[in-house]
Amino acid sequence: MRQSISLSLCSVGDTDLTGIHALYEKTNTMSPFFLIDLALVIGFVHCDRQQYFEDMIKSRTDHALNYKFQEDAKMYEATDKATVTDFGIYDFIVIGAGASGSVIANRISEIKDWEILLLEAGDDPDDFVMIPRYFAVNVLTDYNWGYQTTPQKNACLGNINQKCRLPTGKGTGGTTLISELVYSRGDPQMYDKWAKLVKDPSWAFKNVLPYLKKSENYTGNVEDGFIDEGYHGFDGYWQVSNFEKFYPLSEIFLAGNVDMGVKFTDYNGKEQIGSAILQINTKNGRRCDQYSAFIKPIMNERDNLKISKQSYVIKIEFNSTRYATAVLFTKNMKIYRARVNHEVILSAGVIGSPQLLMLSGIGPKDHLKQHGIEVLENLEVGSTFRDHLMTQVFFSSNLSSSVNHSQTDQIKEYLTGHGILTAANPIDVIGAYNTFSGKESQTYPNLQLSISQGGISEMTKKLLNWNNEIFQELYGQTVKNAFTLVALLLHSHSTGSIRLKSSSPYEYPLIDGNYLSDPKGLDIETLYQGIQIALRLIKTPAFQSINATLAVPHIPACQRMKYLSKDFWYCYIRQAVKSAFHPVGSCLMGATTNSVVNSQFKVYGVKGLRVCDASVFPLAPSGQPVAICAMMAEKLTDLLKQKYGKTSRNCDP
Ligand SMILES: Cc1cc2nc3c(=O)[nH]c(=O)nc-3n(C[C@H](O)[C@H](O)[C@H](O)COP(=O)(O)OP(=O)(O)OC[C@H]3O[C@@H](n4cnc5c(N)ncnc54)[C@H](O)[C@@H]3O)c2cc1C
Repeated sequence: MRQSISLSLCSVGDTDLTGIHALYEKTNTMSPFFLIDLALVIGFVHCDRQQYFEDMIKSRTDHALNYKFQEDAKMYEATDKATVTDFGIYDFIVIGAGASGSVIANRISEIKDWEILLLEAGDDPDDFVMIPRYFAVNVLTDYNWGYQTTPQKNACLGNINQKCRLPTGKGTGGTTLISELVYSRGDPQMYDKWAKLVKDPSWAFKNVLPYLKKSENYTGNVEDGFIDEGYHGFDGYWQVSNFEKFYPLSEIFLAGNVDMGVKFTDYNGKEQIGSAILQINTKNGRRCDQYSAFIKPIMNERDNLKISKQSYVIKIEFNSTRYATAVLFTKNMKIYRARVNHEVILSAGVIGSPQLLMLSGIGPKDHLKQHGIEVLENLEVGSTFRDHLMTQVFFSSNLSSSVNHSQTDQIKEYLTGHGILTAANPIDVIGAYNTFSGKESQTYPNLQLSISQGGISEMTKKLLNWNNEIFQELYGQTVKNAFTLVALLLHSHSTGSIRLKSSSPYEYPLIDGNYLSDPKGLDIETLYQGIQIALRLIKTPAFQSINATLAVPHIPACQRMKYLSKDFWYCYIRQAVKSAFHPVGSCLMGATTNSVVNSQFKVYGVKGLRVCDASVFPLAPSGQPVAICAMMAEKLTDLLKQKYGKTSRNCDP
């Protein structure tokens, strides 16, 4: 017994009182040995935490380099397809415990007389996932579904088979388990545009601001002047903070922007355009993902919330009046049916949600018929996929890396909640710019620029799917004190699609980003403008003080073009561009013929089914998606509480 307890606690090496509580629950007894064991275990864990983390980091990074991405969902396939076991009846069933679903499950389970079922295909995060700095290693694990796009014609040309990776999180917390933790909501005008697109003023900025604030618990020092106080929340579940330390490169980035006449701003405040200190979702130096923020604190406290993990949903069922009545899912190789009283809420993400709708008979009718799926409702599901794209440009400098010190020291600091491991990117600054040449508003950014230290590793090559040739050309060179400027296209105009590969729920769908394909070429031009801003930035006195120098060679794929000409950069972008991993819009919210849900998240043509996740965004946002997902979840749950006559902390003005 003693050995098994020690081992189980060792597995929560970053232990806290929840771990101790779990241990007691596990033993379920206050035996004479319990306290002795507990003392031994606490001592053991305390002494060995350093070693535990060192071993874990080594084994995970080794594993990541040899990791083989999953290519389908056959691991979930039931062995006996004829038998369906009843899983009970619930008031609401939430599908997917990601950035949106976790918040929804938390908020609706506040109503004690509602029974809630939350279904999630993955597992809870472990200690390694909690280390912000290793987010890229997490991508190379089974916390990622492993999706990639179909071969692209205009982008990702330097990738193996011209396929872009599209990492998507699997587990309680969803993609926030592998994200970079940037907290960014998008600017006020974006929401006003959203309200116009969906013909519903409740989406205007002044009306969604209370929901953005409701989730947030900003814990940075307000006195620092980094934020516009009135735009932030201070008592939500979800921690927002700033990285604790400025590295010289951060200072240079901010100073360079000042040199260019770009002012300092709070990009989650009144004005987004400007340079800023990043706001990140960490708590005591640990990842503050949607599981840690919204599920863990309530998990053992709400009897009315049942969370079923490793539960892969394969279909939503409807009765003859087109009402969603049940959800079919597999768990431990068996098929279950969970029935629903009120509503099913689909939050399986930009790829999972359209796939499930189509498998359930809701989608483009010809496409469904082609796969022999009975059509329940003909809707443009999966037809309006959008994404953010990014291009990296490398520079050398004479600023020696002050970020790297020994891993042992990094872990020591991490265990006290400090140091480089507590941020995904410790060069914690960002800029938002407007490169529109026309008369569009100057307060509406179309581009972000971020900076990071160092070059590219074998791990990044694997993560991004680069082919050997481009990897060797671009990154095989030795660059002195390398740093990277990354241009991120916000409002992409290219529209891609998600289509079923077959009628089997165990096949991954076909994802065609159709990147850089917009007929007017606005997307590639914006990325080109982003590179021009980066090149201007390194000419500023701030960057010249570290002798910043472009380190992009004349790559063979672009040899025909004059080096550094506009044609060269266009060619470079098509080779080296990648998804910024912010896909949205595959189940569009709106009131047009290609809309899938209305402004209250209801799927057109059926009853008792809503979709609430990044798939419903009616536009590619001017911020990162998670904060927007949390806001939508807060808005939806208020709406449900009102509809069903429950009291809520109504945020409507
Ligand atoms: C590497 C990376 C870095 C990122 N960095 C940032 C960042 O810094 N800031 C930011 O705001 N955004 C970031 N993002 C994007 C962001 O994480 C996603 O946009 C966001 O999580 C989407 O939320 P969602 O609710 O739509 O879906 P998700 O968070 O993806 O959740 C969907 C959930 O549904 C589950 N699911 C899917 N299908 C099924 C099924 N059939 N049955 C049961 N469960 C299912 C999934 O396992 C998952 O848990 C990043 C993404 C990546 C990949």
